[in-house]
Amino acid sequence: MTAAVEVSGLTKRFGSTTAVNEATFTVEENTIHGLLGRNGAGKTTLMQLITGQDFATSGSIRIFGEHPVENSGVLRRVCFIKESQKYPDDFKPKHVFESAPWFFENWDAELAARLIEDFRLPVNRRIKKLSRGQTSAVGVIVGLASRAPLTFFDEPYLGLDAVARQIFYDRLLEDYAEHPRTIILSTHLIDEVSSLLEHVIVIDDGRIIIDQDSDSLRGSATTVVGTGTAVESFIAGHEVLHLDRIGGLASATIGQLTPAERAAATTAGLELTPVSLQQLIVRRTGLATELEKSA
Ligand SMILES: Nc1ncnc2c1ncn2[C@@H]1O[C@H](COP(=O)(O)OP(=O)(O)OP(=O)(O)O)[C@@H](O)[C@H]1O
Repeated sequence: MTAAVEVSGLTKRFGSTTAVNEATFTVEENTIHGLLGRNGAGKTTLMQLITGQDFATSGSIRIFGEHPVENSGVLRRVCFIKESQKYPDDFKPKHVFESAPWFFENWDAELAARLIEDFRLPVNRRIKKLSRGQTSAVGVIVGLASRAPLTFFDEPYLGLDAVARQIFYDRLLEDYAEHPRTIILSTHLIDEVSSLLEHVIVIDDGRIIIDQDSDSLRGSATTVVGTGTAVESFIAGHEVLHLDRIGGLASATIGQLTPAERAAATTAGLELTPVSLQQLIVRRTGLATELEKSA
């Protein structure tokens, strides 16, 4: 099977800033990937490079096995939805949806019509006059109804309210189940989307620090809570991602535990709780930053 995206040693420098630093990863076809990371980590730059909108300083990119830059055959299969999308001044949403089939051969007008209703989008109002959430809805509708084999959503829902975001997640999953394709979603709302994501790529300061399927990532850390002495003796020798002490109590987020270690923790009177994807990523990216500082 050809991978949807293959990136190797990809680097992008802007003057003295290295926005993407030797990134290497593969995105298998027909998966939903989360591209996560802190502000300025390099997510947008990475997506711009992959979609051929910017040139890499070094490294290689293949989309469906081909080089994307100025390759219309490949780029026709790609849809990139970004928050800062610019439209011509007098454009209304209906103009966007009318022209979409020229760019996307799988465009589904019925799905677009349903989403317009779901999002209560005024299609005859100029995009310039739309609210922030309504403008985001235009992009989300294009991204879903395009049914492009490779779809990128870069923070697609800034301004969408909680109801509209839930509609986006529900429609995305429904449509993906019927029309599998490869979706790469960049977001800061990690817990909100975590149930959608099959695979997670975390970028920190331009480097890929996690590239793992979501289930194994979720199982890769646990929080241990108990008395300070019991926690400290239990975590000795473990990878400690985070440690908090409050009075005589302590809470530690540590790496994966074996069943025997879990049993020992319970015997020692410690409470074990799973770590959410968001907590885990906050801990790991925080840790990467700390390590960098101390290097
Ligand atoms: N055109 C540019 N010129 C100079 N520096 C840039 C340029 N584009 C991005 N950068 C820098 O590259 C780094 C990565 O930026 P990027 O926009 O890719 O981050 P991001 O992960 O998408 O951030 P956010 O979550 O805040 O949107 C940042 O330090 C940014 O300031």
